[in-house]
Amino acid sequence: MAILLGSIADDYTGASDLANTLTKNGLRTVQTVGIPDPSLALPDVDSVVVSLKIRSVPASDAVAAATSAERWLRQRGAGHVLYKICSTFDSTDAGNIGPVTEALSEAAGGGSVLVTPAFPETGRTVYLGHLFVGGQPLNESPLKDHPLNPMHDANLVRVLTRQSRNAVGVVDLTAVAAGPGAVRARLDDLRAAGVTIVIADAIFERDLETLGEIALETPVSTGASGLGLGLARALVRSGRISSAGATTAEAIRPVGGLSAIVAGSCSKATLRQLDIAERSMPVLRLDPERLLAGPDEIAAAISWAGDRIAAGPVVIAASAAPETVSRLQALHGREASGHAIETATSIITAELVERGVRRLVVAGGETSGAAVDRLAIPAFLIGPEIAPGVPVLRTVGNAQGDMLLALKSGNFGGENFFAAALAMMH
Ligand SMILES: Nc1ncnc2c1ncn2[C@@H]1O[C@H](COP(=O)(O)OP(=O)(O)O)[C@@H](O)[C@H]1O
Ligand SMILES: O=C(O)[C@@H](O)C(=O)COP(=O)(O)O
Repeated sequence: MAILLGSIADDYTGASDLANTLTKNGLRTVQTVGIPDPSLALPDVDSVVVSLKIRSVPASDAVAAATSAERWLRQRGAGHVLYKICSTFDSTDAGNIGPVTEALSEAAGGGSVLVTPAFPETGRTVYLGHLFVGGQPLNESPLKDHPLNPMHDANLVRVLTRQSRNAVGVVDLTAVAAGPGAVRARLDDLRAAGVTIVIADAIFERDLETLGEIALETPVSTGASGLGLGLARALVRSGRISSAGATTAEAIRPVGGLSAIVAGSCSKATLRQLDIAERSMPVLRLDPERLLAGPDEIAAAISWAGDRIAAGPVVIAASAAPETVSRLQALHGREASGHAIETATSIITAELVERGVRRLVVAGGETSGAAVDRLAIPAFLIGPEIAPGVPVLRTVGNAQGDMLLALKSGNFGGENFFAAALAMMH
């Protein structure tokens, strides 16, 4: 299997978001969980998205995992590697966007690296190096209250400079709107001045098409699904995709079994989706204090689900509003409480699968990563889109048999997302 595009995603929901975008734009794509075991039979595809859980780990661990994945992708023919980051630039001053971008670039021999989290379909735009989320500057958006990485600066040049060894520049919208020639010229000027890591403005998909074309001339880029769209469309335009395009029908053959939703995202969108789900499904709100105190809350949740799940989908959520999250973090620490809750929700998820759940929705990136790791799912085929950034996934090589999943980024999906997802999974 020789691939044209390799991607490394810094979390699993982000990987499925990117795989969805690549599929929708004509690339046959498979999502692997880490570097797959050589014995895993993968389908013949144009692109592979390797999912890693490296967004909120020490930078040195993120660099080691990403550079191994890069080597694996290059060995399979990838001429370009996209490092998929969050469209909200979810990171800290310690990384990991800067360190991983620099390491991947060095591994590929250096040169200019375009960086853009723009994803217009979900309201993420970049102008003069500043990120806007749904029309609000990043630091005024709900991301200012993210439980793990609260984002307090919309100026991505500053944000990336703080986490990089090298200087960071901008290709502004004037150059991007003028087309590939103008972007190329701007990158040449910056490179002559010693600047190779470059934040790129993008507001419309046509901007990302221009950036995708230029990125393909380089070995590495860093961005969200919008840059994936640009790369996929540029590859299709180049005539290098020999297949008739990507299809998603195979991925949603029915799997039967029971269905459940597990939520650990505390984003505004997920909190609203849980409120709406309460009108049509049993919803258990976990007590985070009790979750941290010991295994009783987990056992109680499994017993609660066991009494109800045969009758229809159940929802189990750790999610809480920012004030409640802050209180818990003040008592137990930010990382410790996040990690403990992820572990708890992943155990609950595995117990539900043990009891026959085969159709599963998980809300939250870190939450999804912990759950998929505990289930030891090796890879996914990409099914149809439920909402922008969220496809139905079908497991490949799963020990429990075929399952359908939706890994929802906390911020994505309309208010009826949970019912809409399950309506597409049979
Ligand atoms: N009630 C809570 N209090 C504190 N942290 C929580 C609570 N519920 C969930 N968390 C943690 O918040 C984090 C949410 O991150 P994530 O799952 O990536 O969601 P998102 O996709 O919205 O970023 C996880 O580490 C999760 O364990
Ligand atoms: O790019 C995006 O916004 C998503 O693909 C993504 O990475 C979201 O991360 P989580 O909200 O942590 O799931």
